[in-house]
Amino acid sequence: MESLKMNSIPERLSARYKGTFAYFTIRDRLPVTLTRVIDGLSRKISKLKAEHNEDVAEDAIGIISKLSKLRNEMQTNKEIPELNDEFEDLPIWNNYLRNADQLQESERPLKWFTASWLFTECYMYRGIFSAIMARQFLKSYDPYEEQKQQSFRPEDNIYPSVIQLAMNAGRSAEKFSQLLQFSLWGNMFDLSLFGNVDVSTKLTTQLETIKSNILSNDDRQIYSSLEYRWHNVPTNQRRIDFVLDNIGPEFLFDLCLAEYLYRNNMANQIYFHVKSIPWFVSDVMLKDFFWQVETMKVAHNCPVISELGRKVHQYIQDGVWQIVEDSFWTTCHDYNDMRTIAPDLYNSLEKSSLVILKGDLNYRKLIGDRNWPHTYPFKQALRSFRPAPLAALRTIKADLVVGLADGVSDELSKQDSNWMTCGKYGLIQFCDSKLLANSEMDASR
Ligand SMILES: O=P(O)(O)OC[C@@]1(O)O[C@H](CO)[C@@H](O)[C@@H]1O
Ligand SMILES: [Mn+2]
Repeated sequence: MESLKMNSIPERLSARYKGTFAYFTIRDRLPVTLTRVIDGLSRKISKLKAEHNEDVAEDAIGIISKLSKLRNEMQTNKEIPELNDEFEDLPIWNNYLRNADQLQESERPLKWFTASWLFTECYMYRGIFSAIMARQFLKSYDPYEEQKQQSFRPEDNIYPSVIQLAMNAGRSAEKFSQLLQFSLWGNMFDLSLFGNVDVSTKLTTQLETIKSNILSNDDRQIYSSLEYRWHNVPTNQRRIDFVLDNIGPEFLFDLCLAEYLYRNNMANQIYFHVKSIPWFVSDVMLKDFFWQVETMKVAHNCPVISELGRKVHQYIQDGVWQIVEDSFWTTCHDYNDMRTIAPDLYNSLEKSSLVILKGDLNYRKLIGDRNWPHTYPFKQALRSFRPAPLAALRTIKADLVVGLADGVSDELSKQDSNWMTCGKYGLIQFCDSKLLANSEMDASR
């Protein structure tokens, strides 16, 4: 990985480079995602026809036709067309398609195997939504809802010990770090990873065994930043924001981290940012947030899950925990663009003591989905996105990363060429400084 000349910005990942995860995603993974959505609709048609719901079945047939066209255009590297629907973010998408500046896209017109991966992958999910929302009867259909709801099983006994930790532990760097780690690994949480453990000691032992897979761990800096605010900032100014990722185990462990912070007065207000449309299959929408909390509340065979569900419900009712939607999170823009594309959102985040961004796609957008040297400093890769202290909790699932110590990336590449896409490694990275001084910010453009 060559070092970066001062102020030069590396280009964005793209499927134009064979052998990259972007290429594999556009060639293989996204067509499979489209096919799964089409198959789900085909099963729906059979059911609708059996129920003599011909009109609704017609809607599903219409969506299938559009998605089949989308899949064919992707697989034959066609020019990506402007969108045509009534959703609020339409101008943002079509402006991007018409005017993507040279810094974002290196050639025009935008095509599936040459445009930036961030744009093409986000466009596919937005294109699926566009085909659905255009219909009369199925406009609110969420093609991933069944999968999302199957990912949360209250009976999985991994949850009680983490919830008890969240509901009982006092303010301590160690307990905070454990809850950060559960929130991190929830991003690639695999129950087979922890098996059917039923005691917290074994669980925290498990955390210890995989802690070395956290390749960059700023947990102590994050805790110190919160401690500083605890001693120096009035209680009513301790807002913490979660930019959520996936429903299921990840979301539950995010709620555990939030409960720990709130109960220990390290936050007096918590904001949860959810997606406005069905996104990257498992991302949490407002309806999914309520579904999982309601499901937790009635998990009577697991009292602690039910207790946490009732607490979260009450916090939302009292307004001390808020769920916010903004369509910026489901555009193709990276976070360096937020100040210009969604200034109100940026201004809101500026009021936060800590913005916790979960998962791989959020990380990609934080660093512009660019091919930075792996040792490039995290805070520099953020460029002008610094509304507040930021923490990224990400299991590495795409072939880009920053902020690693010298030699780490080379060593891991020797061990396993797929180390960046296997989901085994994670990052807890932190940037405390708010907005750069103008001069520095200009330099980072
Ligand atoms: O954001 P998440 O849920 O952690 O992961 C999003 C993801 O599944 O989609 C992209 C590849 O298709 C990658 O960013 C990553 O693998
Ligand atoms: Mn996701």
